Amino acid sequence: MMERKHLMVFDTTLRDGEQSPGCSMNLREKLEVARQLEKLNVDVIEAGFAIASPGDFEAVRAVAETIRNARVASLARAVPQDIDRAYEAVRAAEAPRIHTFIATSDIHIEYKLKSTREQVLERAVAMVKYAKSLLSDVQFSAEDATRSQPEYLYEIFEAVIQAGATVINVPDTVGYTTPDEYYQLIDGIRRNVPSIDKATIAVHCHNDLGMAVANTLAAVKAGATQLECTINGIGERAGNAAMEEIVMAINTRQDQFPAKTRIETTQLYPASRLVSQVTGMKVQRNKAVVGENAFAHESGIHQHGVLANKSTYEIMTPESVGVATNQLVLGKHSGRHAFEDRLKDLGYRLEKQSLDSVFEEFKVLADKKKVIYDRDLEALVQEKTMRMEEHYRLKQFVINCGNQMTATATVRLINGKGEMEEVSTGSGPIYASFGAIDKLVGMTFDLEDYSLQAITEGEDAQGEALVQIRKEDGRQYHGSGISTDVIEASIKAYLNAINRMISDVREEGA
Ligand SMILES: CC(=O)SCCNC(=O)CCNC(=O)[C@H](O)C(C)(C)COP(=O)(O)OP(=O)(O)OC[C@H]1O[C@@H](n2cnc3c(N)ncnc32)[C@H](O)[C@@H]1OP(=O)(O)O
Ligand SMILES: CC(C)C(=O)C(=O)O
Repeated sequence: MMERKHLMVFDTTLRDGEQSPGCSMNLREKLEVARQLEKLNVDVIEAGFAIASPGDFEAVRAVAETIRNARVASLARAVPQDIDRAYEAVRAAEAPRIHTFIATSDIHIEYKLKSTREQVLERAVAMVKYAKSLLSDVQFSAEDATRSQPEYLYEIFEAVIQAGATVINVPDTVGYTTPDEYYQLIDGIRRNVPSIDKATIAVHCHNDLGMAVANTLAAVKAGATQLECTINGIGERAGNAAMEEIVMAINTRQDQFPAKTRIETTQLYPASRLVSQVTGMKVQRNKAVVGENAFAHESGIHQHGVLANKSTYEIMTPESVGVATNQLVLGKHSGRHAFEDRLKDLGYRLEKQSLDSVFEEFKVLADKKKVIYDRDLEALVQEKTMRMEEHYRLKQFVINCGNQMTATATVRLINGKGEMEEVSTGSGPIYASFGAIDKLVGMTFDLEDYSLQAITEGEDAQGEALVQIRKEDGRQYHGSGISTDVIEASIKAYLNAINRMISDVREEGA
C-alpha cells in the first residue's frame, strides 16, 4: 500500500485567532490553549506577533519555553526590529520558527506599503536572509497572494527559497479566492518555482465568502502540505479556516484526500470548548463537527434511520471528535477516585492542589444538581483552572424583583482590601446587579453583548453567561461565568470581564 502523504497542521488560534475583535487572551489563557494544541498534536503553534506588545512578547516566550512537541512560531513584518523581537521570543523553543511576511498584491504595495514590486522583493529576500542568520526555520508569507500577479509570486517565492526560506505561504488574506482558482494558483507555484522542492507549500485561508475550508482542501489536492487554521475558525473579520473541519474532512474523505495529519481528533471538541470559553466567542449550534447540533437527530425519519444503523445519518462518530456520548457520570456520592478517573477520560490531568479544589466545587455543585454530566465537569475544570487573577470576587447577592416592580440588587464583593457592598435598581435583576457592581468598582461600562446558554440538559442545568463590555476609552473586554443560577452566572461573567480589564491596565502600566 502507498504511504499516505503527511499534512502539517499549523495552528494560528493564538495569533490570527486572537485578531478577532474582543477575543484577546491573557498569558495564562494562551498557555492553556497552547497545551491543548500540544495534546491535539499540531505540528506548528503560531503563538503570537512578538513585536505587537510586551504582553504578546511574553506570551510567545512562555509558549516557546513550555511546549516541547510542536514548533513554535512568531509572526514578524519584513523589518529587522520585528525579526529580532520574534527571535528573542521563540529562541527557547525546542523547534523555533520565525514567520516573516510582506504583501505582494499591487493594491497593498501601492496604497499600504507605498513601495514597488522590486523593493518588496528586495526587502523579502533581505529579511529572510536576516532571519536565517538567527535560526534555521524561516517561513515567508506573501500577504494577499490571491490578489497578486502569479508571475510575480513565482519570482518572489523562488528568490526567498534561494535566500533560505523553509516554508512559503500563499495566504488568501481577504477570503477572496474560490476552490478552482486556488487550486490553479498552488499548482502554478509548484510548476513555475524552480526550487519549490526545497520548501514546504503552506496555505492560509480566510472565510469572508465562507470558502476558507473548501479553498484549503482544494490546495491540498494541488500539493500544499502545511495547512494553516484556527480552532472554531476564529480569526480576523469572518475568521480563518477551522481546524476541526479541515481535519475531519481529510479523515472522513480518504477517497478524496489520501493523506493524513497527526491530529488527535478526540481532542477537537475539548479544544473547541476551551477556546470558546477563553475568548468569549460562542460556537454556533449548527457549526460543523463541534456545534451542539452536529450529532443531534431531531426528525423522525432520521431518528428511525440512526436507531437502525448510525451510518445512515452519521458520517463520523461523536466519540471520534471527543464528544462524550456517555453523558451521565457522577453524583454527590461519588468519590475522589471516580472523579479523577472521569477527568482523565475527558483529557484533564490536574495537579493535586487543582484537583482538590475542583473536587470541592464538584461536591457543591452535586448538592445543587441531581446528575453531573461531562459538560458540567468540563465547565468546572475550565472555570477553576482558567480563572485569571480575581481582583474582585463575588461573595453574595440578594435580588428583589417581580413583574410589577423595579428590580433591586444588593451585591457583596471581596477584593484585596476586604468586603464591600452596594445596592442598585434596574429594569431587571441582571441589569440591577451590574449597576451595583459598577458602583463598587467605581466605573461604568457599556454592555455590548450578553448571552446565556444552558450547557447541560435538565431543569437544573448549568447556565453559561457570556458578556462583552466596553470601557469609556472604547476598549472591549469579554467575560464568562457558569452557575446553576443564571443571575450568579451573569454576575460572574461581568466580574470576569472587569478583572480582565484591570489585569490588562496593570500589564500595560508595568
Ligand atoms: C494579514 C495579517 O493578519 S497581518 C497581521 C496583522 N496583525 C496585527 O497587525 C496585530 C499587531 N499589530 C500591531 O501591534 C501594530 O500594527 C504593529 C506593532 C505591528 C505596528 O504598529 P505601528 O508601528 O504603530 O504601525 P501601524 O500598525 O500603524 O502601521 C503599519 C506599518 O507597518 C508597515 N507594514 C505593514 N506590513 C508590513 C510588512 N509585512 N513588512 C514591513 N512593513 C509592513 C506599514 O506600511 C506601516 O508602515 P508606516 O508606519 O511606515 O506607514
Ligand atoms: C500574515 C499572513 C499569513 C496572514 O495572516 C494573512 O495573510 O491573512
